[in-house]
Amino acid sequence: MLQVTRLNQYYGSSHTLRGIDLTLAKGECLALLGRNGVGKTTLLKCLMGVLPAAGGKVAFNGRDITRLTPHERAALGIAYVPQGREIFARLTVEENLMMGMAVKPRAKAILRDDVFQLFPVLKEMRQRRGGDLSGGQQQQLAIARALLSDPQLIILDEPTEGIQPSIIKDIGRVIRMLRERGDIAILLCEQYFDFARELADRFLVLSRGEVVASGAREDMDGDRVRRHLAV
Ligand SMILES: Nc1ncnc2c1ncn2[C@@H]1O[C@H](COP(=O)(O)OP(=O)(O)OP(=O)(O)O)[C@@H](O)[C@H]1O
Repeated sequence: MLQVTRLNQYYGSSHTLRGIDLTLAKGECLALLGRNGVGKTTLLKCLMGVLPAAGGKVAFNGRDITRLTPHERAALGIAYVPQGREIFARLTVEENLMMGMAVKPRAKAILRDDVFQLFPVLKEMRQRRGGDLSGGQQQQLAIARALLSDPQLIILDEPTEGIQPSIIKDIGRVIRMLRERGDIAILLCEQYFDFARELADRFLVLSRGEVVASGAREDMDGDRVRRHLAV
């Protein structure tokens, strides 16, 4: 579904992504791991088109999307939940969710009910303003909004960051359910190793803009991986 080939990116003279290769198949969850500042968010932004790639190729369902805008990528079925969530603080929960539906207006009611089932708290709070929600509730809202675009690929940037344990469990449950559904690919960028290990089919570790380790979930515990994650 997603194929990234020799992706390169720079901030000024700093070479942030160095020839990244990755693939992700339908129904698969890939964990993207690595210490702070190794280039994880930059990679996700390049995949969504928020940042242009300086070199290399991003293909989605066999189509070269390297030069497409974020909006065009969203219309093709890629959803992105950025770090820090970026929900609309002044809009209600319901209005925030409608923004997700704007990508595929025909998806509508069924999807919305699905999402309320996944995140019952959002149904309870649908008239509240996004800015009045707790961090964990905002994270749930951001994921729900992304799901309402009916994506084939969902990209999650550190969904557990700064979130209390009970909500982390809820978010994990939703990601597991999406994975078990088998019709969506999940790219999960995480610092919280145990959370990623529980959910991912495969992993990939970045260090200084390069892929330094990758493999199946069973290999995640090895020293080879831990060495690149320890602070
Ligand atoms: N807009 C920017 N301009 C210049 N340098 C940047 C910019 N954004 C990030 N960087 C630098 O690029 C490198 C990679 O940053 P990036 O945010 O992709 O890392 P990360 O692995 O996602 O880290 P974190 O987990 O802290 O978000 C870091 O050294 C960072 O300081």
